[in-house]
Amino acid sequence: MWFPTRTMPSYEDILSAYNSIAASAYFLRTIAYNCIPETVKDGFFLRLQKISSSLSSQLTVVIEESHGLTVNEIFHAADVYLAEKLSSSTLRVKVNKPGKERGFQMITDKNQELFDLFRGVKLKWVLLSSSRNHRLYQSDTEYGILKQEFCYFELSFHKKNREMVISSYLPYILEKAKEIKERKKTLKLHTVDYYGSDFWGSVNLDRPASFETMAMDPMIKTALIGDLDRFTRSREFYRRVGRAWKRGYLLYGPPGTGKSSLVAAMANYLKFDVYDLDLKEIQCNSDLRRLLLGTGNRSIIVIEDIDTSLDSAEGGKVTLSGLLNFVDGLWSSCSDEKIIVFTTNHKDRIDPVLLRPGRMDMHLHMSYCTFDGFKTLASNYLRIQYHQLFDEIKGWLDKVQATPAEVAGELMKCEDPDVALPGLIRWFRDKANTEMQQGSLNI
Ligand SMILES: Nc1ncnc2c1ncn2[C@@H]1O[C@H](COP(=O)(O)OP(=O)(O)OP(=O)(O)O)[C@@H](O)[C@H]1O
Repeated sequence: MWFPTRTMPSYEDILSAYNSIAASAYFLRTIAYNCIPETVKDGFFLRLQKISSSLSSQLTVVIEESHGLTVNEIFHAADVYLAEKLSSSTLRVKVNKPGKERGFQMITDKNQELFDLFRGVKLKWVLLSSSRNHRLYQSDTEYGILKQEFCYFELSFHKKNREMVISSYLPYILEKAKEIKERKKTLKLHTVDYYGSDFWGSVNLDRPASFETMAMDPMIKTALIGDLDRFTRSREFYRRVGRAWKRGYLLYGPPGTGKSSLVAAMANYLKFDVYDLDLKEIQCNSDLRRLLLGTGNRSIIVIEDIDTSLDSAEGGKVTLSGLLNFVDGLWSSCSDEKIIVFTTNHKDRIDPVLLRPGRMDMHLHMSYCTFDGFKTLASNYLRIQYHQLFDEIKGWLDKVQATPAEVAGELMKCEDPDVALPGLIRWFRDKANTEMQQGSLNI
């Protein structure tokens, strides 16, 4: 189409026309605000808003930080979700370093527009804040004003997508935020400060073991991972059959075979916190109850050396029946997604009550180092899958009982396989000699 140059408005003309319309609208609005009597003002502006929103194709959803005293879950989920959406084109971001966390957190700053695309629909997010004044009464007539800031998100999109946003996009954000939090979660190890607060305190579980680094029977490892997967997926099942959503594992084997490491690997896999309970330090069953009730959901409670830490005589100390009654009873009914692990070096010394079918869901034997276990350790510590000395080491492992902790200790002495592996063979030879002298080994 052709326009005569004289009739086509220039960019500057359009801009100046827009500016004068906007200025006039603002001017008229201000005059209206000042001239309209208070009694009709609210109704007038409400109507004005209705007219302007009926002309607009956009819908804006306001998501406040909290609703009364309750936290607004979708606000916090959006905060987490949008932090992942910050792109290189975002002009302002906020950086946080929570005391106990390792890394920095990048979060959305106020007044920044962020765009998201969901099922082909464009959605615009802006974080805003506002303040409210609260009257703080000192007496009937005197009061002070407390100014309180609160944040909210404005989510804007085309009106026709309203249903989709409410029924699909917001639930998607809740789900995604949960996933992100799980991924970023720093695992915590909780222990009781028995000589101070007498309650749980926590430290970060830095570099916890993982199933990949565990030197253990591959079949046991696979069975355990499968069991954990089934457990975490079974919320509905436990609800339907009316059973507490908890699982119990008994880990047994000689010292240094990786029982504690396995607990850390389970926690790492599930992203559960660990609560380490030392029954020897607990004075009575009611203390035990208080501590168990203080553990969070999605956690693993470990009670190590169960054979030595329980007072079988009912002398006021923690008793096995006290422990089991509580674990199976009240505690079960008021907590969700908990794992309880008992460890022992001597399964034969455990009270048979604990071994009764249905009590501990899985009994896992942690054995001396096998050749498969050795290969895992060699891969972890020396980054090798094969070496010419492997066959000789296999022969020693068949003859001498060595724990994974002992083998790992030797491999850690040098990063060079040509030094570390002969060192391990010397260690086997020494151990075999000592055991032969003591009469416990016949070669
Ligand atoms: N099966 C294993 N796989 C990998 N590393 C292991 C294994 N067992 C032991 N280790 C190494 O040895 C160290 C000590 O092992 P760990 O404390 O887990 O053994 P434990 O069986 O719990 O011993 P204890 O019965 O004395 O508490 C671990 O930090 C880990 O480095």
